[in-house]
Amino acid sequence: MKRSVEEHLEAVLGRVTALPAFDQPLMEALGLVLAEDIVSGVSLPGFDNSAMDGYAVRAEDLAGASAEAAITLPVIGEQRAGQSVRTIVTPGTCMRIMTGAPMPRGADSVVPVEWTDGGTVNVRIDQQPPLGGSVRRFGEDVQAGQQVLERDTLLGPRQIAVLAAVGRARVKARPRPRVVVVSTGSELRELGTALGEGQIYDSNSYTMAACARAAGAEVYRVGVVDDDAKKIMDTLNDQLSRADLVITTGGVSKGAYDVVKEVLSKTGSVDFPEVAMQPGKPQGFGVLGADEVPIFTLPGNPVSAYVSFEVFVRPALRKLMGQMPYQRSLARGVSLDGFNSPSGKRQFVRAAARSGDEGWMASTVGGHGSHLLGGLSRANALIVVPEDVTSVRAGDQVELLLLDEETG
Ligand SMILES: Nc1nc2c(c(=O)[nH]1)N[C@H]1C(S)=C(S)[C@@H](COP(=O)(O)OP(=O)(O)OC[C@H]3O[C@@H](n4cnc5c(N)ncnc54)[C@H](O)[C@@H]3O)O[C@H]1N2
Ligand code: MOO
Repeated sequence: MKRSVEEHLEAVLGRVTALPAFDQPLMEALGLVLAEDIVSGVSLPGFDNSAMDGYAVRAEDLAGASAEAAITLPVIGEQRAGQSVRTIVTPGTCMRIMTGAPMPRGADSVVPVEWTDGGTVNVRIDQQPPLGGSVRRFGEDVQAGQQVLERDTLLGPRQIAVLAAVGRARVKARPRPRVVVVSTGSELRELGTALGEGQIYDSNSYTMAACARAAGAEVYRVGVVDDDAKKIMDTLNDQLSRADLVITTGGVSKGAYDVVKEVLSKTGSVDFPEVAMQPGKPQGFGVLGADEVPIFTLPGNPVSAYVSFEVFVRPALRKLMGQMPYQRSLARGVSLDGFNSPSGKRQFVRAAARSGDEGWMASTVGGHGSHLLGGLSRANALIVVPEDVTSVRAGDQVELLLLDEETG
């Protein structure tokens, strides 16, 4: 009896827990999930300051000022950003002021330089500012003691901005999972080397490494290990100390040299179910070592490995990082092509999808074969065909997994 996709995902997520959070330098926290509420220790702005380059004035001194009836005031000094306030603006005077400079005492408004002749000794002003005009008030944005970010917030550039503005050099966040990627298969060669007969380049370790990094992980791509039980176990044991999660590809179906399944079955902590999906039927998942590091042993066919990553590994990585939701939500769309689908299996069909006035439209790309990476590279979506649907006609409504969309 095969497992359903949901049953396998549930088994996976049931064994994965969020990584413990720790203090991180602010820039390291970009893309991570905050593990503390952030209460600002300061007010923003921290002092009344000018929003414009111009003149700090008392608005009442400029009552009635206009182009026809300009008012001239003596300029008693200059206030720059970063300077402490020394001079007091007394009635009937003004000070030059720059954007961000603290408001001098006595002044209540700022006249932008464009309303003036720009004078430095005396200035001619031809417009009356509203009281408080162009002044940014102490605490109008954030007040000391106010919560600016909630725990479990994903830290993007805008959140980094407010953290920096309130002076947080470090924040508590869940770290990037360290993911070790291993390809198994005696036919595999590393890029940059010559291929002998029957040999192919190891693309899976690059695909998996790219997928994991794109999902936010820190990746160690170990590369190729032969179909040799001892070499595979030694490599995995060596790598466990630096892994929060391990991905292998290959060696999990029914071949005479499907060694990954053979050696890891013996540990008793990794299961090898068949999942009712295509591609991606042969799956392996469990934990290894004293620290119970989660391990995915994905099928070797390149498209099967990719789809398995999307469906099972990415949600697990998101759970490790504390990122909700774990799964991408499905979009509704129209299939522009017809095709058949196996009964009793959920099929993930490579497609090029675009959104227009009538919503998402998807054309299939390449064939169904699990070795067809050329087609995969032109796809940006997977059409998800339910287990009980055996044919999709052009024009049918379908569900789409949009592969380049942000989750959340
Ligand atoms: N008799 C059966 N044969 C197969 C079955 C089955 O049920 N009965 N299942 C098929 C399905 S479905 C899949 S998926 C594959 C899974 O195979 P393995 O996980 O054992 O992977 P391998 O046999 O090692 O390789 C499969 C295929 O993929 C190529 N490959 C492997 N690793 C890489 C890599 N790192 N980069 C590029 N290409 C890779 C490999 O050369 C093979 O062509 O089994 C089917 N067979
Ligand atoms: O799962 Mo295999 O993934 O159908 O090619």
